[in-house]
Amino acid sequence: MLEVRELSCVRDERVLFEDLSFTLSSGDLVQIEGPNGAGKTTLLRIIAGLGLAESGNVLWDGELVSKAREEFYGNLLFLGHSTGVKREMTAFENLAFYQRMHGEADEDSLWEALARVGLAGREDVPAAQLSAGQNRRVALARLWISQSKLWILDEPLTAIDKQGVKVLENLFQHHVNHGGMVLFTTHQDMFEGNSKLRRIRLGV
Ligand SMILES: Nc1ncnc2c1ncn2[C@@H]1O[C@H](COP(=O)(O)OP(=O)(O)OP(=O)(O)O)[C@@H](O)[C@H]1O
Repeated sequence: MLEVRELSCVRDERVLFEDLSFTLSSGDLVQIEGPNGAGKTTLLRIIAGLGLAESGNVLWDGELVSKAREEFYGNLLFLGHSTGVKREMTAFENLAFYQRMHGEADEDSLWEALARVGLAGREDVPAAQLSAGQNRRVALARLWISQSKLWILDEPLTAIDKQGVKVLENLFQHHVNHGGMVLFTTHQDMFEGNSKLRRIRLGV
């Protein structure tokens, strides 16, 4: 379980959020929403340990994340604005590189993941020669091979077309149905009318 406890954050002398508390348990699908500059990215980065809050804590299974780093990072897939896709490497090499760092090598799963994100036939193209949306798809392919329970995804739909959004909705749903948790931001419509989605609004 992820527990955000009384987090407060100030940037540029502006309070982005104060005493913010919420939890994510297995099966939870949570969207952080709010206007540009509300603090969504800042919040996700703090939770992932990439930024500092003025006060408050983030806990994983009851332990401070700062003290349970191995358990937390072993269960976390974080995808931010900057995806870490290497331009000089092909789509396949990028995903293989990610897999080598995070788990057992399994080539078949890489081909399958790239096909799932619509990159079949483009696997051997260097990322530099792929479109913005295809580059984002290379990064998103990680979700198909991920063994992490908690997905924290900042604007995963950037540059993704309507068909891709549907595919991701199904994937998120599948992940939470199998005990995972997804915490994400998006400015696009996603999970419209889906009662499973919980929204937390910043900047109100
Ligand atoms: N490192 C930083 N130093 C100073 N100010 C920062 C820093 N990072 C973010 N900010 C400020 O914090 C505010 C929130 O930024 P953030 O990127 O979290 O917003 P957001 O809700 O994700 O916005 P968007 O919808 O545009 O992506 C902005 O006003 C931004 O200028």
